[in-house]
Amino acid sequence: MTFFDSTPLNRILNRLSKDIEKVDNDVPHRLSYSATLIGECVFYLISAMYFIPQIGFLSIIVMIFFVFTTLYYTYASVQIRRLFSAASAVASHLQDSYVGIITIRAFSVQGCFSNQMMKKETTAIESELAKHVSNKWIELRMSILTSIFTTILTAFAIYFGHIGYITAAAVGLVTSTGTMLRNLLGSIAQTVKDMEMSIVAVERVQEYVDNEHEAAWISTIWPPSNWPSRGKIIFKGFSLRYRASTPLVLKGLNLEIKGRENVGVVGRTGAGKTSFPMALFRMTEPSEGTILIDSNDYRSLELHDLRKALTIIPQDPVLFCGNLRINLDPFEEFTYFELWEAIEKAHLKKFVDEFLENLNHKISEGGGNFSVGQRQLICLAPAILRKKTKILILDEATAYVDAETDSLIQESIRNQFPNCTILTIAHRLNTIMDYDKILVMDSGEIQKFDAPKNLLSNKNGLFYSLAEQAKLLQNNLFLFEINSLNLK
Ligand SMILES: Nc1ncnc2c1ncn2[C@@H]1O[C@H](COP(=O)(O)OP(=O)(O)OP(=O)(O)O)[C@@H](O)[C@H]1O
Repeated sequence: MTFFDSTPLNRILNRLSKDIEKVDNDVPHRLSYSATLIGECVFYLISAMYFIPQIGFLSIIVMIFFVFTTLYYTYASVQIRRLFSAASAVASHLQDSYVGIITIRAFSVQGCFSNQMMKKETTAIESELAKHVSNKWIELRMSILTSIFTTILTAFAIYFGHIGYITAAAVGLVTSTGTMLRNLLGSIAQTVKDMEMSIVAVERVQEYVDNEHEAAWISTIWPPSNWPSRGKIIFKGFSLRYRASTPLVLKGLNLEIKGRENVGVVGRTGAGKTSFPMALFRMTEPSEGTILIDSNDYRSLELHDLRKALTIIPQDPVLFCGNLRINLDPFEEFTYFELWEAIEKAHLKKFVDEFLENLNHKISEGGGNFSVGQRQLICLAPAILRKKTKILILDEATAYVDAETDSLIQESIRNQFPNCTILTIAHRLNTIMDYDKILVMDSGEIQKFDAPKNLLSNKNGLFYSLAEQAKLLQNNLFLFEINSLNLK
C-alpha cells in the first residue's frame, strides 16, 4: 500500500489523471478518425452527384436521416451521462459508509444509509440499462437505415445499368461504393457513441480548469532561506470571507504580533478563531487588506514558501494511510534517534512503545485507528522535529487530550519553541494564561488584544466572562494563575 493510497485526494487524482490521459489521447484520436470518415463520405457524395445525380440525391437523403438519428441519440446520451454521474455516487457512498461505520452505528442510522445505498444502486442500474438500450437503439436504427439505403442503391444501379444510363462497370462501382458507405456510416455512429463517453472526461477536466485557482506558486520576490527570521506578523486592515456570497468572517483586523510573542486567541463559537490560520496559510484570499510576515507582504510570496514557513497543529488532524514513521517524517529527513526524541517530547513514547512494530505501526485512512487526541500528539511530533519553524499555530491542538497530558504538552511547547511566535487558539483558558497577549475575538472583530492580566482585571470584559463560563474561577489551577499574575 502506498503513502496516499485510498485517500479521497488520491481517488480524485487517479480519476483526474485518467481523464487527462483520455483528453490527451482518446479525444484527439477519435476526432481525427471522425474527420477522416466524414471526409470519405463527402468525397463519395461529390463523386455520386457528379456521375449519377439521382444516386447522389438519394445518398444526401440518407445522410440527413443519419445526421438526425445521431443528433437524437446524442441528446439522449447527455441525459444518460447525467444519470451516470449520479451512479458514480455509489462508490463514494460505500466508501463514506465504510469509513464512518462507527458513527453510523452510534447514531443507529444504518437503515437510513442502507436506503440511500439502495436508491443510488437503483439509479446506477437504471443508468446502465438506459445506456445499454440506447446503444442497441442506435445500432438497430443504423443497420436498418444502411440496409434500406444499400438495397435502394443497388436497385437504382441495376435499373440505370439496364436502361443503359450507366455502364456495367459503373453499376459494379456504385454497388461496391454503396456497401462501403454503409460501413462508413456505421463507423461514424460508433465513433460518435465513443466520443460521447470521452466527452465526459473533457467536461470533468474543464470543471477543474474553471475552478477558482489558488494564487500562483511562483513569486516575483524570493524570500531568503532563513525567512521568516523574526516571526513578526502584522494584519493590515485584513478582511476575509469564504465565498463571494457569504458575509465577512474576519472584519478589518489591524494587529501586530511581535516576533517570539505567545498569543492566545479566544472567543465564542463562530467568532472567527479558526479563520485566523486559514487566513495565514492563504487558504482563502483576503477580501481587503493584507498580512505582513517579517515585513513581507504574504501575497508576494510563493504559496509553497509561505506554507512551508508556518507550522500548524490543526483542530482535526488527519493522518495519512501508511505507517507512523511516514506520518512523522514524510520526506525521510530525520534519523531514527531524532524521531524518537520528538516522540518523547510530544509525550508519545509510552503510547508508541505499546505497538509491536513501533514506528512501522500501520495507520488506516485518516488515522481512523487512533483517537483524535492521539492524532493531535502525532501531529505535534513533526512540529517539534521542524525545529527551525518560527511561527507555530495551535488550533485547539490539545482539545481532545486529558488535562494532565495537556499541561505536559503545553510545557513541551514552551520548552521546544522558545524562539517561536506561537498563536494558540485555546479551548482551555488556563493553557494560555501565561501567554504574552490574548486576542479576544467577537463576531470576526478584535474585541481586545492585551496581556491576560489586564483583560482579567476588567470584570465586564468578554475574556473575564469566558473564563467565568469555563468555571475556571472556581478552579484551583486558575486561581493559581491569577495569583501568579498578581491580580487584586
Ligand atoms: N469553510 C467555510 N465556509 C463558509 N463559512 C465558514 C467556513 N468556515 C467557517 N465559516 C464561518 O466563519 C465564521 C467563523 O468560523 P470559525 O470556524 O473561524 O469560528 P471559530 O471561532 O473558530 O468557531 P469554533 O470555536 O466553533 O471553532 C462562522 O460564522 C462560520 O460559519
